Amino acid sequence: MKNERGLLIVMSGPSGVGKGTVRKALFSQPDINLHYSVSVTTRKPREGEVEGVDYFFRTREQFEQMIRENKLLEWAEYVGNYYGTPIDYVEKTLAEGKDVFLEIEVQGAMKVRRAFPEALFIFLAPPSLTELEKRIMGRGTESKELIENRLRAAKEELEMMDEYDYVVENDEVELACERIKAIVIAEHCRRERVAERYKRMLGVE
Ligand SMILES: Nc1nc2c(ncn2[C@@H]2O[C@H](COP(=O)(O)OP(=O)(O)O)[C@@H](O)[C@H]2O)c(=O)[nH]1
Ligand SMILES: Nc1ncnc2c1ncn2[C@@H]1O[C@H](COP(=O)(O)OP(=O)(O)O)[C@@H](O)[C@H]1O
Repeated sequence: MKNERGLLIVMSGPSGVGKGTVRKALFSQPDINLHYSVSVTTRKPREGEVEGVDYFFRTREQFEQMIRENKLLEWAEYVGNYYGTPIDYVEKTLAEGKDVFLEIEVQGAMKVRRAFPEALFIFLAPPSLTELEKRIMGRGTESKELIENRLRAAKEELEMMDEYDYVVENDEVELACERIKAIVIAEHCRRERVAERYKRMLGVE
């Protein structure tokens, strides 16, 4: 029998590894059937970021109220700002049998694992630390101090990759997308237990 609920996919990785780039490339593909959960943050919007598309941008007071009202599946503080996953969207979309994709940092991912042990956890890794530094600086969206804080956080995050089901290297964006798609397809095959369905049809247990 097909699983009725959708699959929850969680992707993490250090700042600057290319999570946003890979996620956007993945979602721009026509055959993709994933639903992105837009997070809430107290971080200021970067140039070009759109409310409700990239994030829901909120004040600290508004965010703290969402925590109190249990509106977040998980939340974490990352380099001085709050980030959290609205619970309603995730619950509703999974209940409709659709796959949900979260792009969140590692502390939040570990909280999701406690709430949804059946979720699929993917860690996006850089080809090297030098390349990671190059990418984070090349993006040019943060001051020198913020870049240093993010690099420090990145090293801590890299230590968590063993906690994930899969580590995907982001050497080339297209390749990283293909790997993620392959993992999701394989996970569906595993969960749908096609072999068990055939055994039932054939009357063998
Ligand atoms: N725990 C948690 N982390 C989040 C959420 N949304 C985004 N993040 C993570 O917060 C970190 C900082 O995000 P952001 O400021 O957009 O910077 P960037 O990912 O380095 O471009 C990243 O690791 C995101 O994956 C969320 O809802 N919950
Ligand atoms: N595979 C890749 N090869 C080279 N540069 C990349 C690759 N993936 C992402 N980048 C670049 O690295 C920088 C950080 O990417 P971004 O998606 O903002 O990372 P994150 O969301 O993980 O912080 C951007 O300038 C992006 O264009």
